[in-house]
Amino acid sequence: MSSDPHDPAPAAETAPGAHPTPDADAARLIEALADPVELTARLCDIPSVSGDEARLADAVAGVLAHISAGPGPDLDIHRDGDTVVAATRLGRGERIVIAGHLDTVPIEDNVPAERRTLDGAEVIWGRGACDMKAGVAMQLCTAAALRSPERDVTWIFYDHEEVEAELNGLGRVARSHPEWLAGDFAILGEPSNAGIEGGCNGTIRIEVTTEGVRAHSARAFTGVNAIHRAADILTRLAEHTPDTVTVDGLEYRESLSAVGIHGGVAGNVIPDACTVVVNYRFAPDKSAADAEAHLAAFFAPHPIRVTDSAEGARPGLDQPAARAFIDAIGGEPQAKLGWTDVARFSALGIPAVNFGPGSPLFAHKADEHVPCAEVESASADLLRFLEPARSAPEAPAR
Ligand SMILES: N[C@@H](CCC[C@H](NC(=O)CCC(=O)O)C(=O)O)C(=O)O
Repeated sequence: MSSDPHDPAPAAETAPGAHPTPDADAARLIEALADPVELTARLCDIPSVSGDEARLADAVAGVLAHISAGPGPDLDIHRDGDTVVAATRLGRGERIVIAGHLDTVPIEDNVPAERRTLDGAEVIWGRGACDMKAGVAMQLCTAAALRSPERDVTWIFYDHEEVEAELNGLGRVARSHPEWLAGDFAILGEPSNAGIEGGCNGTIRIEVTTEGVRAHSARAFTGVNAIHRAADILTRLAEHTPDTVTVDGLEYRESLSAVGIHGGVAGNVIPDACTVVVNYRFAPDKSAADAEAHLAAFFAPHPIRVTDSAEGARPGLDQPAARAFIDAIGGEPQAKLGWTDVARFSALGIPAVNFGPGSPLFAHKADEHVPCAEVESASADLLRFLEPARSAPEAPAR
């Protein structure tokens, strides 16, 4: 295999209908290591909905082995499930951890990726484009371009970020190999318009349940309809205006939404139970326990049951490591409204920020896309931060 990202091995041919081998996937990615935009599209073309990341993790592990064998620093590469970690061992005084998740929310007829022009700007359109295959492309292209970084770097690519907190690959690694996450500062390549988003909102998912009495629907007056009772829950949600909370100078907009509802026994039975699934995104001035107490009061007297929760993170932008990154990248930091693993690093005592191409406003949407210019600028900025003496490889003409 060639050791130069600019002179990669040719991608292997795959028979129509057959699954490409890990080597063929890796070779297609290696071909694009000097072009983060093309690499974003190729990463999107390897589907990786949460729980199904193995094929992409295999390919990324192959790419990292290729990079390690090249002209840049050697990488210590480790794997735990579908999380791949690659670390330089240059003996520098500081270590930067740069992490991105491999999984996406479910596909909505938006894979394979397409190049489109939107309002005059070139974009990569497809599931995962902004959340966060463009961030993963930024990581891999920067890893390939590094020669002698000023700080040691740990690259992390992990599984199961978009689902219940207990499945999160980074959480698993924090339990099984905490030493892999060690560092002085962490950057999460989540979409942030190629600028910095500080901290993150917390998230809690609950079930709010109403009860009734089953009956024949031809004699509904003999029962109590639990679905009708749920109207009270839905009305409270529809009429609620969520708060915007300023934390350490950044504005965290909260959300309180029904994200599911189930109930019903049969087409001729009055239902005796109805469950509304509610997701509350709470500002990082609150703990998950505060959020639960808030919801219990909001929905009383209906009982609530917590099914999943993850604490938010305060921005922590006054920490020296974060300050140095903000100075290098420029721009005015914003608040991260989604939940990200910045919270996990903050809980581990490692200051962390979100920095990646793409607008979070398109994350999880059917029209998910990422502007090509942001993929290029974020990759160039990250390389400049890690190795000021180097500039990004010139983007190929498109
Ligand atoms: N355990 C959490 C995980 C949800 C993570 C997800 N994160 C993002 O979408 C980050 C992108 C962004 O907002 O910029 C989320 O916030 O839903 C859960 O299940 O809720």
